Amino acid sequence: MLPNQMFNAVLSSLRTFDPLSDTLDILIISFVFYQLLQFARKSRAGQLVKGIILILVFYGLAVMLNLKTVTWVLNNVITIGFMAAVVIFQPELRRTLERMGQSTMWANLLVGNRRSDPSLRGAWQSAVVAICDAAEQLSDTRTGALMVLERNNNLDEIIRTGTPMHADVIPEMLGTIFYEGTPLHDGAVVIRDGVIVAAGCVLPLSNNLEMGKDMGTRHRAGLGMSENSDAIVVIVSEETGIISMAKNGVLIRRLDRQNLFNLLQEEIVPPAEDEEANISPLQKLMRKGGALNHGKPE
Ligand SMILES: Nc1ncnc2c1ncn2[C@@H]1O[C@H](COP(=O)(O)OP(=O)(O)OP(=O)(O)O)[C@@H](O)[C@H]1O
Repeated sequence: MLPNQMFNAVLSSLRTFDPLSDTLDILIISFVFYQLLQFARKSRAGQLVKGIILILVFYGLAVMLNLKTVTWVLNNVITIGFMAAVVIFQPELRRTLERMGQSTMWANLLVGNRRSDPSLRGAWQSAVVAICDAAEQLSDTRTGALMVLERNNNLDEIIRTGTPMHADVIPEMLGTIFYEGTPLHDGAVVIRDGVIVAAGCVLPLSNNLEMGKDMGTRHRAGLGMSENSDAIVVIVSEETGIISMAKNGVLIRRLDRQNLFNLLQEEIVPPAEDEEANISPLQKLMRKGGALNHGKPE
């Protein structure tokens, strides 16, 4: 296509631009692409995406240069490759779809992000201090522990596998729960809005083959939980006393109290009162619409 033809094509699409439907069209496609990129970044698909882009570039070149056999081969590679990718990435795709189906994701879009709710700041601040104190003490005494800190994804399914409770997060409470011999020491504690809501919970195990042999099922469960939700998981190893944190399927190991505190402060504690940070994208859009309407002459 010649430059002036391209220019004319752009100009004619701009002339037929419908502000409402075309803006919605662009927003939906941007959202889908953003989700796909996030999926590629967080999963093993990162390298695959680079490969796909390379094949598409070759394909484009082959079409432009009218290379019939290369185009035919690449056509088949793309079709078979698409089916192979669906099979290879079936666990990741299933998890992504499951997460999309979780009601909290849509609730966040409509009513705002619980993670940045300033009314929970105080509760989470003291909970984080207690979690760090407890992790240090449990590490010193080589007591295994698994603590799941709920964020936006609702963990009711996980909570149902354990014993429901309603207890303040204090080091003594966590120390008692994980003390070997107590009925609740097996499994994970779930902390929601800075409160312990369940103990003895069963978490999904990670299939990650790259996990070190020195890590037992406790770490596999913690990592699995972080792969299946946006929760933050704090793990204390019974064998070595090492404190770790799992987030988005990544395990950060050998944390001391201060490192853990800094990470949790950043990940869990909502920012100080800031109305803008707490409103949903839809609410922001509606506010903008309202502001525009106010600006219009009657
Ligand atoms: N699916 C799971 N969900 C929740 N907790 C689990 C799960 N699987 C194992 N655990 C916890 O892990 C404990 C056993 O883990 P395991 O003996 O493999 O770890 P370990 O040898 O203590 O090593 P480490 O603590 O270093 O991972 C169990 O007692 C239980 O508390």
